[in-house]
Amino acid sequence: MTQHDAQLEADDFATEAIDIDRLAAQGYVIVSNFLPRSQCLELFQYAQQLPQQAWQQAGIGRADNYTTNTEVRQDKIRWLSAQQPLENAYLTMMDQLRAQLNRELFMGLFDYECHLAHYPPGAFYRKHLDAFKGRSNRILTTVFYLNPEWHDADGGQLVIYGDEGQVLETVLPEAGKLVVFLSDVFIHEVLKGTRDRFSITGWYRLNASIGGLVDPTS
Ligand SMILES: O=C(O)CCC(=O)C(=O)O
Ligand SMILES: [Fe+2]
Repeated sequence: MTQHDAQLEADDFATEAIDIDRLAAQGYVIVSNFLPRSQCLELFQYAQQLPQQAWQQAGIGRADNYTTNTEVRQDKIRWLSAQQPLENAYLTMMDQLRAQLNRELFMGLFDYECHLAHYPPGAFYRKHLDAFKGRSNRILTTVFYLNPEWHDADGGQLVIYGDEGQVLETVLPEAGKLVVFLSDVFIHEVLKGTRDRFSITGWYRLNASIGGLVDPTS
């Protein structure tokens, strides 16, 4: 075993469980080491090597209101699918978290959708809510970061605001970190960054399928 492998193994033990009580009390929670280092690295390398055509320009709004407005967001996304083994591993794990949230918080979360996001240097995502009260089936947002190294000077922080516009959290997008928050409560934004920034953003949803039509996703 090389020293590098030993380091990876050692780091692999340092994962943290999500603090469900804190999530219930404050509406959001940040976990520093949600996944083992080796798994983060695998996802990071996978995202980095995806060809251009594997990504699409991210849009805003849903269904009829769907537009790609690069004044608002400039990231590129790729929806995860169960067909791809690495993507499926992430989906499976987030489904286990869904079951835990339902068990412990009685949230009645029905499913989970998520996409990889790539913010090239200079990209941002202006202040927004991920869901509007009573109008969306997105209940909980999860953001998981993949870059192994990230510093303040790199920008690209996630800023989460309180109901009076005050800054609640400024989050460095570092590998292993998971942020979970109520989708229709917390206004947030991604500041302009100077480096390629990779993450997986997802939403736990209630069942909003009507007449056999599955709710379209943005
Ligand atoms: O990447 C982040 O830090 C947040 C992304 C986000 O707000 C979104 O995709 O809705
Ligand atoms: Fe968002």
